[in-house]
Parts: sequence; C-alpha cells; structure tokens
Amino acid sequence: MNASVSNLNKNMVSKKNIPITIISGFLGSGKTTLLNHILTNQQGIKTAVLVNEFGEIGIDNELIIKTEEEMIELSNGCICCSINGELVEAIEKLINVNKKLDYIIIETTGLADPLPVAMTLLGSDLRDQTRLDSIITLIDAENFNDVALESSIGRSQVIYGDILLLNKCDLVTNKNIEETIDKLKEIKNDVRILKSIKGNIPLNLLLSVGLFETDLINQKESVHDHSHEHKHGHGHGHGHGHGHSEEDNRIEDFLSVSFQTKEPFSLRKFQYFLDNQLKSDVFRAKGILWFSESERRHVFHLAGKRISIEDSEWGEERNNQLVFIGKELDKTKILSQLNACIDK
Ligand SMILES: Nc1nc2c(ncn2[C@@H]2O[C@H](COP(=O)(O)OP(=O)(O)OP(=O)(O)O)[C@@H](O)[C@H]2O)c(=O)[nH]1
Repeated sequence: MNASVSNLNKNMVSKKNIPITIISGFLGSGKTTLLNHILTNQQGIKTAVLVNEFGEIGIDNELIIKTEEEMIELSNGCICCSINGELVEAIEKLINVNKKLDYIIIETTGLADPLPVAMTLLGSDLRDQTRLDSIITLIDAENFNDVALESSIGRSQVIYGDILLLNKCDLVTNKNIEETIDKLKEIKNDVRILKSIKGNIPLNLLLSVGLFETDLINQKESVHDHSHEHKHGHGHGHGHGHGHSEEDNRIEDFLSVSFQTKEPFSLRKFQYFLDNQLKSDVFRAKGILWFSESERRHVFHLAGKRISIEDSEWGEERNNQLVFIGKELDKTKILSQLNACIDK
C-alpha cells in the first residue's frame, strides 16, 4: 500500500467510533482471499478479525494469513441468526481488552445474510463504540449463476451490499463480466460495483468509506422482512430466518459435511475420489490435505467446478481436514469415500 493510502486510512479511522466492515458473499466467492489482501496491506492500522464458518470444523483459521492482528473464530452456529449474541460479546471483549483497536472486520459464512449481522451491531450497546462502515459483498464472476441467485441469501447479499466486488475477473471474458453486471443491476439498480482479481483493490476504496447508512436501516429492514415473508414465511429471532437447522448443519437447502483424520491420504486414492466420486452437487469444498507421498501441506479448494490445490509448509501438526458444501449431499457416502482415501 502506498503512503497516501495509509495516511488516508489513518486519518479516517481516527474518528471516535471504531469502524466495522462486514465481508459478505456467496460460497467460495473470495472473502478469505480479500481478507488476506486487507491484512497484508493494512499497515499501521490495528485490525481485529472475526470469522464465522459454515461446517463443523473451521478451515478458515488455517487459510487466513498469520499476522499480529487478533483473529476470533465464531463457531457453533450461524452469525446471522443463532450466534449474534456471541458476536456482540466477542466485539465488546475486543474493544475492552485492546484500547488501541482501529478497525474491525467481520467475515461471514457464504450462507449468511449480512443484514441481520448489521442489525445485531446497530441494535446493541456497540452502537456507541462502533460505526458500521460498509457491507462489502463479493461476487464470484465465474460462478454467479442460478445457484446463488435462486437462494434468497445470495440475493440478500447483493441487495444489502454497499459495495459489490465482482471478483475472479481473470477467469471470465469481458462479455461475461458485462452480463453479470447487468444481472446485478437487475437486482439492485444503483449499485457501486468494483471489479477485482483475488480481491486486489486499493484499500481506500474498501475501508473507511462510510457507505452504510444507518438511517436507511428501517427502510432496509422492512424490505427484508417483506421478501422473507414471501419466500419462507417463517422468520425467527429478528425476523431473519433462513431455513437453518444446526442439528444437521443445514442452511436453506445447503448441507455441510466435515471430515478430519490424523492419518495421511494416498495421493492416488484422493485423485480417484476427485476424478470419479466427487459429485457435481458439491458446490464448495475446502481443506488442508496431507499425502503420504508429500512433505508439503496442500490447500484444496473447489468453487463451482474449479478445483485448485496449492502447497505450503506444515506447522507443527499434520492432519487432513475437509469440508464439503452442497445441496442433497450423501453424507455417509462422502465420509466412506474419504475414509477409503486414507493410506493404509
Ligand atoms: N482465479 C482466481 N481465483 C480466486 C480469486 N479469488 C479467490 N480465488 C480462489 O477461489 C477459491 C475460494 O476463495 P476463498 O477466498 O476461500 O473464498 P471464500 O468466499 O472465503 O469461501 P467460503 O468462506 O468457503 O465461502 C480459492 O481457491 C481462491 O484462491 C480470483 O480473483 N481469481
């Protein structure tokens, strides 16, 4: 980050209340990638990060770059309905313990509606100490299709995003980009859209932009309730239910399946799993992989149809951790197929 951007940010966060940015966006759209971009470039600004994930095991704490910044994982529930109390408590604690805190970033799950998160912040005592700066919604330019659009959460993320970051522009043509922008404008007419590759955007366009308008919240709230009544007719809590069942890790029609083992996989067997057994109904997967043939730690991502495996160094402990998210997943079958990948 250049000096002027850094100064600009510093000046803008010197206001009394600590700014909060909510990073939203559908499964695999690039939220963690953007967060890493921010943490790498946000020099001199003391930032705390809160991360919420869908799935029994949290992979993101393994994927977010290690910095001196405080990172809190909000687990055991969905940030937009069941654990909003935990969110408020965590932020209060952060502010009380760290008097020098400049900025707070919340990364929601890909299946969270950002509005109830905003409402939670504004409806609590945090109102006096914090300021909701903006909701940034990542859009996956390659995978912004019917799956995201059919889900009311995907639409809410677009509607309530103060900035839409059209990400993964390297994977599509200019024509595709224009088509996606048209679709987004159909959902939200006067929207601010930025294009990016790997979330790489100057930070002064994203942070301390003061785009969230608290005065509009009542208006937004009534629009939101209205749409939910029509789609589900079953709001809960603040009236923001989204078909969520924690017992079986299901949100709307999406189910998550988590797997972990302290034994290494056979590379050949895992390759067979990817080529022949992994079903197209898996919309998103991510994990840390350990193969007996390799000394490296492999980070695995599947977003839409695209698979990537990158390698890095192991820390102290080696293991395999994977999360699969999709509609109509056969949990028993996936777990048994993954068990069969273990090198025995
Ligand atoms: N080619 C390309 N890949 C990207 C870009 N942004 C992110 N990715 C890749 O997309 C995959 C998903 O990115 P994440 O940042 O983990 O997405 P996320 O939104 O945090 O995912 P969830 O929290 O699981 O919903 C990873 O393999 C990233 O490296 C981009 O602009 N271009």
